[in-house]
Amino acid sequence: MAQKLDDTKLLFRAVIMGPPGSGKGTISERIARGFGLQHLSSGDFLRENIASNTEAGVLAKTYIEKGLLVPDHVMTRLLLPRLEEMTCHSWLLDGFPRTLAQAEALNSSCELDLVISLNIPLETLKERLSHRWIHQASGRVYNMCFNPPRVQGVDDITGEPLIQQDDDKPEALVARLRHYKDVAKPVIDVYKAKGILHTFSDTDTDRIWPYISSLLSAKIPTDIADAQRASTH
Ligand SMILES: Nc1ncnc2c1ncn2[C@H]1C[C@H](O)[C@@H](COP(=O)(O)OP(=O)(O)OP(=O)(O)O)O1
Ligand SMILES: Nc1nc2c(ncn2[C@@H]2O[C@H](COP(=O)(O)OP(=O)(O)O)[C@@H](O)[C@H]2O)c(=O)[nH]1
Repeated sequence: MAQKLDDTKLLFRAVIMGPPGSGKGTISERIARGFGLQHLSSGDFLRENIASNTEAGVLAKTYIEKGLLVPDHVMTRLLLPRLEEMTCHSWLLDGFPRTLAQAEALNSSCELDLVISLNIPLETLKERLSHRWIHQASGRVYNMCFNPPRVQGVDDITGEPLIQQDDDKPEALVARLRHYKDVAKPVIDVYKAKGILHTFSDTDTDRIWPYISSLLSAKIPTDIADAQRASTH
């Protein structure tokens, strides 16, 4: 159940998991908009730290440039203080935890209410990522079929060019997915054992979304959603 902070404030904490291309970012945005949860993306947070040259950002960059995961102790040192600042907010974490060590660290700092796991067929992931274009500085994501930019090849907000990441190419994707499965399995098992895991399988985000939306409507008391929406607008 949602954690009670004081007599008036209830908080809701959720995690979204899934392989690259499964729609975590897309669904997180809809949840943030629809339910007022603060969307915290580990990838966006790393990019912000890299852009502002923080000590952790400089260190993280050396791993990301090689296509590696950032070590657990660097991730937890970055993310957990950020979560501790959010004591009055309901949030949705996207991209963290990725490993069992990260899940254990998160577990010792807060209690989660819900974990959403996206289980999307490999062929769908390959197809989506081959059409994924991003605005590198902000991490804004487009898909040339599903949510194309207003002007082909440029970011809607800044007008800067979009790029396609090397590791979104099909050859790199198979290895990434294998790695995701190996690392995520024990994390998923932990949340399953806690009884907070909800798995969604389909080829289309628009078909999954109504189920996620009704789950959240049932789990998030209306007063939390209203209060969070009011504080984020
Ligand atoms: N929890 C984490 N642990 C370790 N490294 C991380 C974590 N989150 C992000 N990173 C690193 C490795 C990623 O390649 C990089 C960018 O993350 P992210 O934006 O989530 O993109 P991604 O390409 O790995 O995944 P996705 O396609 O699922 O969004 O940052
Ligand atoms: N064709 C199609 N593309 C989708 C769908 N859902 C998300 N996408 C796109 O697929 C890509 C991966 O989605 P994203 O939310 O970035 O997934 P993440 O890597 O898990 O965060 C992006 O380009 C999205 O715009 C869908 O249902 N159909």
